[in-house]
Amino acid sequence: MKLAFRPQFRNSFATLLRAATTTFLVLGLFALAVYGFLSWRQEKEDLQNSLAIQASFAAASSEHFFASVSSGLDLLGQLLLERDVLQRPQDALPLLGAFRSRHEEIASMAIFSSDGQMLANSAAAPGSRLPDLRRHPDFLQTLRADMQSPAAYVVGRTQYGLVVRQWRIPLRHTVRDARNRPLLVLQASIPVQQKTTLWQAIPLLPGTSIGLVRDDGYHQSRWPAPQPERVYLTRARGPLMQALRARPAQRTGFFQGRVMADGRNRLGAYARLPTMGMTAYVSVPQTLLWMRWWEHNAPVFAGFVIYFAIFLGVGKFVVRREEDHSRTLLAQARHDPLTDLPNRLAAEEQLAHEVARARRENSRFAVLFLDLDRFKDINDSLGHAIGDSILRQVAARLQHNLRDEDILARLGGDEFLAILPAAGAEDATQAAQRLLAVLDMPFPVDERRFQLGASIGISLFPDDGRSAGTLLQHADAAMYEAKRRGRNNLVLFAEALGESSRQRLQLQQDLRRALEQQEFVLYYQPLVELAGGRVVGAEALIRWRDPQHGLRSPAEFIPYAEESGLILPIGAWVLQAACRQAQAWAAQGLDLQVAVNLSTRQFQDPEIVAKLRSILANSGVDPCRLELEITESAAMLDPEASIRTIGALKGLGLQIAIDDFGTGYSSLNYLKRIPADVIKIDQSFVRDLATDPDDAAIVRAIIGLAQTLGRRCLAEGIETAEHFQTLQRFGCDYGQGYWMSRPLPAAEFEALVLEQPCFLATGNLAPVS
Ligand SMILES: Nc1nc2c(ncn2[C@@H]2O[C@H](COP(=O)(O)O[C@H]3[C@@H](O)[C@H](n4cnc5c(=O)[nH]c(N)nc54)O[C@@H]3COP(=O)(O)O)[C@@H](O)[C@H]2O)c(=O)[nH]1
Repeated sequence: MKLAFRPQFRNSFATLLRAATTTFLVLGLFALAVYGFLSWRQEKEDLQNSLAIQASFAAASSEHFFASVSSGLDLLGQLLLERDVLQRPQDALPLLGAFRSRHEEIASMAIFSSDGQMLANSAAAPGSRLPDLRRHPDFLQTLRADMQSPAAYVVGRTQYGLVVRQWRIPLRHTVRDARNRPLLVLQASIPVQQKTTLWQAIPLLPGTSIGLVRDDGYHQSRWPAPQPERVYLTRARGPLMQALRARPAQRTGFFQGRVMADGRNRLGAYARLPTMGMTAYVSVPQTLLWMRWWEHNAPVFAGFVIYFAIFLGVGKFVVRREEDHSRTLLAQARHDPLTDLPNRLAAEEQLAHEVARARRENSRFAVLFLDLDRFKDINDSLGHAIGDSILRQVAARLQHNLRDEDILARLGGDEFLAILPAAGAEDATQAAQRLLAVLDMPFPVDERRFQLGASIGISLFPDDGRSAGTLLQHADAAMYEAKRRGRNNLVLFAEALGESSRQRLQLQQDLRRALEQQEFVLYYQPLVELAGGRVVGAEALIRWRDPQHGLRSPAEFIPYAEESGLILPIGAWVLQAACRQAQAWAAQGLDLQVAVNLSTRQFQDPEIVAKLRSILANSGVDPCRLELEITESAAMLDPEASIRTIGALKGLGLQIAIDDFGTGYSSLNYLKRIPADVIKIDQSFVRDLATDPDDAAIVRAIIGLAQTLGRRCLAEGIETAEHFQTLQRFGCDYGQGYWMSRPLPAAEFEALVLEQPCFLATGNLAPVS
């Protein structure tokens, strides 16, 4: 048989560990993110600093470069004038060539007349025609502007040189006459397409772009410049220009953004050359920043990942081991090692699971509560080894005769539970009959064979209950009914117990209402001193004034009150009412003791001593006027605990009587130690006192025992004068019974006591009052 056992598994340690790991992971990731952010900022700062240094260096080296190229132009101009190059331009060429040879960064040297005509160019082939740049208004405009400048030299806009046939910076020097009028212009053309021209000594990072930009937005130089037309003929409008315009007074600074020249996101720094109206800048692609950041931090991240992987691995390992361990413990806690079946705990869980499933699927199922007949006798008399062997065989037979989907469990002792999914009354009855048949067959153990049989109670979902607890309870109740009907029986809860259970539930509801509506009342039955025939006290006996059924006897409802737990509030009410009454009689001068029955549950209530202390205090009664009757069977349930509780109750000043004495199984050893004051002989021994010598002997023995132990003795159920006389003769101290009086309402009892009757059996065997 397959067992569909699926316990709800929750391991708090594993959950805690998982939560700790997750927290650690989250905190770790957070710390890593913070570290990443800070290290990124630091990396950017470092890179910007290095770019700033490079930009300042580029600015200084540019200034130095132009100054060095321009030095000597003044002298060259004077020499050219002396040679009258305006008239004989070809005489200029040797001087221009000599000057150029001293400056290898200069591609050509040219001379222009003050109206813009090119007179000579060192780069032009001898005899070739020189271009007439006067037709280029752009050229003329800049040339004229340069001639107006008072500076020793002017760096013009970078243009394409028609003679040198490359992009070049024109560095111009104007030669003037004595009245400062321009005579001619010397122009050195400096090519810009090589890094070495301006930035030779600057070590650059990969992807760097370095340049000089004029204040008017045109590039003077840029390296690299893959599309020079785009670089030199259009004004720059990118992040550098925005930064320069935003902070015009700032000599150095940074910029960041998309650069038009190559369309990349760049990070850069700049440094102005204020005297030249230019700015040197250096920029690198932003990806370089990422790369450098990653290069510097990859070991940290790798270390973190490895560390975390190890941590997670260890955590997972510990959690799994813990879960395995818990699962084993859980399985053991739900397993019956003797039969290898699920135990009660597992059965209850499975039943709850089955209820949930049936509700969800709107289906039905049956619960079979099975109890072996005669197993206890065999187990107790022949030993546990035989009992164990029989239980194992029972489990095997039951399993063998159930379907795969059925669930079988051992609840404990000789009780088993079967859950039959999807089974109705008929299926369940057939299955139960089959099980009864196989359990009726003898069980062989060693050389012997044992005949047992079983009783099965069946409850059905949803007809007999919609919760696991109710179904189990009802199957159990049906099983008891089956047992009551005799061996090898099965009973369906609905058939046998439905009505009585409904009545029981109704009674419990009515009792609750009775308590709320104060429908209970106390009757008092006199307790009589047998030697003198005087009333010395009363036993308080509860009655229920039921509006529907009239006065109801406690025998009808006390067992149900016990069963439902209502006996605790009902018992408390009885104690309060009896104490109030005892105090009222004492106040009237009536010297009476009131005895109250304490139910088993009340006696076992851990709060009983405290509750009584409070009731006594509230009523103001002298504790010695209250006697508690505790049945012998209740006292003997846990004798050691009873000795302690009775001792504590006596400590409050109360009197204690052992009720129904003779009907339980008192150990004389315990009886000796229980500090009771009175022993009440059960009325079953008194009833046939006159006719049954055995009962008479028992009564005598109990009276003798009480006297030996120094206890007083009270006989209940005195219905005749013979009873009275015999008990008097036996030396019994007190008596109670219909012959003296039935239980009476308080007022009638009081009237009786005030009459001061003397219950002594006379010659005609009637009580005398
Ligand atoms: N826990 C509590 N139990 C209580 C309380 N009140 C009563 N009871 C118990 O209910 C049982 C039935 O009680 P009741 O019907 O009141 O019967 C008592 C007497 O009326 C009856 N008795 C007394 N004399 C005679 C007699 O001569 N013949 C005869 N056939 N019956 C007689 O005996 C009952 C008292 O018994 P006991 O308590 O053992 O002294 C009964 O068990 C009560 O204990 C309550 O408040 N709480």
